[in-house]
Amino acid sequence: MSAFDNSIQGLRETFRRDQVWPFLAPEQAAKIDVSNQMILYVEGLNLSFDGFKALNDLNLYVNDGELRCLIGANGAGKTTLMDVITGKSKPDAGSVYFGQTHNLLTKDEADIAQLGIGRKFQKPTVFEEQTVFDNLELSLKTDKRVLPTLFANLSPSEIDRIDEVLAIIGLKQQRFMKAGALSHGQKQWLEIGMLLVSDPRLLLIDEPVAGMTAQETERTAELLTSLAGERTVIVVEHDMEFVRSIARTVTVLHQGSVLAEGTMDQIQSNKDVIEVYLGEEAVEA
Ligand SMILES: Nc1ncnc2c1ncn2[C@@H]1O[C@H](COP(=O)(O)OP(=O)(O)OP(=O)(O)O)[C@@H](O)[C@H]1O
Repeated sequence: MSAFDNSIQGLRETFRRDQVWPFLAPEQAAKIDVSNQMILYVEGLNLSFDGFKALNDLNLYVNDGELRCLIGANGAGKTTLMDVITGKSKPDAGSVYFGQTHNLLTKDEADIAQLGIGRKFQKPTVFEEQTVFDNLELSLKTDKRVLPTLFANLSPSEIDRIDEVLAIIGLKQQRFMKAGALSHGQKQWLEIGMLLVSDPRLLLIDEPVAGMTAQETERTAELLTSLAGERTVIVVEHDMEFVRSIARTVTVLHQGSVLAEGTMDQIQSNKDVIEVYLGEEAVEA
């Protein structure tokens, strides 16, 4: 073969239509080793702010596919714990593993998100001027595991994924509506959908039903319950009725440590929990 033929062959090889450049190829979803049925291991976590122990030798284990509720009085350390899991804060001591092999304390926020941990803050932060569909599309395109082609058209599989998510969050009919026109509850569901497009393994959700109507709260309970199983969901919530409606296991934090863990019935009859958190409310219930 001549040098010319060689270079033509080389060019053909280079521009083959099925060629996928490594830097454009979607990154493989990270392998999370849950062979022990556990997805999150938090051990001996300590974090002090100016000598004040926000996390105090905290241990927490969450099973793969679980829907776990985290409760505790203001200042108990719930947000700080979420901050550590998602890489926003680094603890003074302790360890946090995602599956058996991923040490989250060695990773930054972007790496942790890419591993499949999604976080939803209390207030919805959707793009109000964009449609529901566009909000989901934008999330999909800022997911580093998907082709980084912000200006390219969506592929059929990406459109399918968005349709799937629209069905899960119950906003199929609102797909072309501006997000700003949605109700508060619908905005919260859209934001959950924005996490779901990148198919996370663990979702951390902060006070999802604050400010929702009774009907929206009920729908949110159904949504979160349906998300567990395939994914693991940790919900921080103060609304005890809501917690009772969704939780199988409840963890109570107090002064940066786990005070109690169990079913809602066990928690509501636990003397320590009644004393420091539930108070009169539980006794009356
Ligand atoms: N960056 C910080 N600097 C100083 N103190 C902090 C900081 N972050 C949290 N704290 C303190 O740590 C404690 C735990 O706070 P955290 O926000 O984790 O509690 P929480 O359980 O999430 O409470 P809430 O239900 O009110 O959100 C609080 O006393 C808080 O004031």
